[in-house]
Amino acid sequence: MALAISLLSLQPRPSPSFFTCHLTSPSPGIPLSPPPPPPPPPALFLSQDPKSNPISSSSCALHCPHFQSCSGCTHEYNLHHPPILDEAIEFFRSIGVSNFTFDSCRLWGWRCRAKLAVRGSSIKPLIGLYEEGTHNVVDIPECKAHHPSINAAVDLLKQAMAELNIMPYDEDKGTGELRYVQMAVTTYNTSLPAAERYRKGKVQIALVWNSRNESSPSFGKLNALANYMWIRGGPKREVHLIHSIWANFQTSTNNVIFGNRWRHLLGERDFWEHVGGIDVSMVPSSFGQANTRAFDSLLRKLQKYVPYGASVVDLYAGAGVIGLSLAATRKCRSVKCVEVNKEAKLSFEKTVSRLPTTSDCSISWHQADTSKEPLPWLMGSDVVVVDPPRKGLDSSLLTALQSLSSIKIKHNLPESTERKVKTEKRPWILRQRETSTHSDGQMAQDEIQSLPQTLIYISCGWDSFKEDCMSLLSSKEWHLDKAHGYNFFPGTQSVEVLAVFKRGSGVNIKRKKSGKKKRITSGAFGHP
Ligand SMILES: C[S@@+](CC[C@H](N)C(=O)[O-])C[C@H]1O[C@@H](n2cnc3c(N)ncnc32)[C@H](O)[C@@H]1O
Repeated sequence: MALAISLLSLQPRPSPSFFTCHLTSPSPGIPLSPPPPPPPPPALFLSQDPKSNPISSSSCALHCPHFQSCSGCTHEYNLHHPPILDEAIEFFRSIGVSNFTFDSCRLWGWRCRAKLAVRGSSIKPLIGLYEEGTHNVVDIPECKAHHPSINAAVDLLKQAMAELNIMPYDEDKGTGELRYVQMAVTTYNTSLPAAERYRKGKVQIALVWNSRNESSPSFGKLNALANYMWIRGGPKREVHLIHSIWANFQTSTNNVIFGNRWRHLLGERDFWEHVGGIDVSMVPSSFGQANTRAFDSLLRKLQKYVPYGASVVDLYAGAGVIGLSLAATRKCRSVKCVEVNKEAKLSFEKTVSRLPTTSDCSISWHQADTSKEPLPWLMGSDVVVVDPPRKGLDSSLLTALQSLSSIKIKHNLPESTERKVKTEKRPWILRQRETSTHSDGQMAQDEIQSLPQTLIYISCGWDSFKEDCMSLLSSKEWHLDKAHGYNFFPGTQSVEVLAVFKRGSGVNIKRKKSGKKKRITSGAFGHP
């Protein structure tokens, strides 16, 4: 997500409404949705040579009325081929990865999670993103990036605000009632035929209310707002648009969107999506990927790089979706998820509750800062998965990854590592292998002495990825084996990267590869 949206952490807003290149049509039943964009081009999955793609730029254009004013999208044409893609192809080629693939994913209506500022007046609310470099909110009712259910829910919210005289927040004065709204779409409804699930997605609405808590005088108005929307978009309507409504209370004058206090108001409390082969629970307070379908594609590719029975550590794990998807699909021996935001734990726990019970995997979630003493997290794992924020890896983690061999040679844990492993308080361990000696805060000795042989890096920040990648390669500790790109944010100058590094400089492997047709990097997943 390449856009500087002032001080606020609203996501950038790539493009249009709702059809992918897969020729789905708009839901006839969803009220208030924008008119359909021009017919989309045929399915487009570039998997061989991204440069040779034959789709014309006009057929993959944004066609969004907000493009000039909204800061969300930076590119109007060639949504299937972000300009940065050429640079990515060249970068990977220059470091020896010639079979880089790119999945252009769904080009319109892909955004299933949006945080929108609410400004203006009750009669004419503006609900959208900041204009670049300002705090002026641009109303984007026909955003082509949004899942159409989001646009429909925004429309309903505006009606409710006008009817009930709900005042939008005024940043200068600190007055008003509704500050932001987060809309998240679930496309997981097993009572619908699979082909209809995406377009009939339902919206979890989180209203960020300018008061301290439920006992504030304006709470009655908040309830009225929620009820208004529920009556018109809830389960009793022909088109069930709204999944649930939450309140978040925030009075701070800074630019942080959410306060710490949440309250579930209406609808189902649990919100499920299905990605990477598992049911995933998401609470409104934790990180969730905006592009559900693209994330699913990435996860399915990622799974192929993790051997059955591997021991995995998932760093920057959020609610552990990646780690848990691997636990279920790769029958991992153990999966440790490490995440700094404690809010993600609840979603993690719920997701675990729906994992297949056949899985015999030790699964744990740890609230921890990866930048502080990262080494203990790496030790004992065959595969390290990192999915950092846009700024890339914390330097301490990068250093630890660059110097694994020196630790291996010592065959001893550094004192601080040993201490940390032994004193960690109550990691959240869910399941244990019967044979494991692994218990709260202690790792089995065999795990302690093993070191990762595969590093899977998922990046949403191209510039930081390039730097981290070069640092890893220059250490000769890792070589890059495979790289894939995903169009997570069509219309922006961004590419999501899935990069697979293997231990060692890769020189010998490459030499052997050129001699034989196919070679499996032997021992790649074994312990050193
Ligand atoms: C790009 S998100 C990935 C989340 C998760 N892998 C997913 O796909 O749902 C990055 C995550 O890293 C977490 N994070 C950021 N800095 C961290 C740190 N120093 N230590 C641990 N987690 C961190 C954030 O809270 C966020 O959940």
